Amino acid sequence: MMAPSILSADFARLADEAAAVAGADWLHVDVMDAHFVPNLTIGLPVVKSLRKATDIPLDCHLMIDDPDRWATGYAEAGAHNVTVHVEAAHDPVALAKDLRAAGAKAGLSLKPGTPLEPYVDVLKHYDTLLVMSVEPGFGGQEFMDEVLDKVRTARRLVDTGHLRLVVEIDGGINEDTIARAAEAGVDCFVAGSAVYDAADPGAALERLRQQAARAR
Ligand SMILES: O=C(CO)[C@H](O)[C@H](O)COP(=O)(O)O
Repeated sequence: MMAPSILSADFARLADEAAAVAGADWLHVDVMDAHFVPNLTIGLPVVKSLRKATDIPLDCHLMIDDPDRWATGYAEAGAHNVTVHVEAAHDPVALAKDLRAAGAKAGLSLKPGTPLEPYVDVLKHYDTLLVMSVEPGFGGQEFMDEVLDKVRTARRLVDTGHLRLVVEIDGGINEDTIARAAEAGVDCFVAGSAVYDAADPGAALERLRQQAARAR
């Protein structure tokens, strides 16, 4: 699965930028609050408008403090998938239940330095695990290979039936790195600059998809 990140798109032309990646499985929407991460992007009003502007399922990645308070609003706004950070959530199990009750899939994200093992029981309540392969906050950063061990662990837990979730990776995914992530067991690839900095974002997305498929 491919989830182009609109963080690298032209925010003044979001409907057109979504149309340019019409073959995407999910459209990844980075919500940043300038507290949990040192950057400020978009919030609920833009997600509501985007929902009307595209049929691609919205994959909202909340890089915000206090997601327990804000996340269900994104589900109610029509996001397909709402991902919160385990480092920010106060009660991630209750939050997953709230997100599902509000009609969304629940996603849990781990920063590069956050281990997976302490959260295996929590992840039983989630539909997606988003492994960050850069420090969250900005597009265009270098891929951190060291997170691939975490991906391999997640893949093993899914393949042995201990977890039932989509393994997603975010940060530094491009034509040099996607094969390594695919080999480690990623199901869904977020790519921002590698898609939207290309002359033809739709073609770039499909090239990445093919590279991932060849590597699996
Ligand atoms: O969550 C993010 C940053 O925090 C972005 O989704 C991610 O960095 C995508 O950008 P790129 O593919 O250019 O690394």
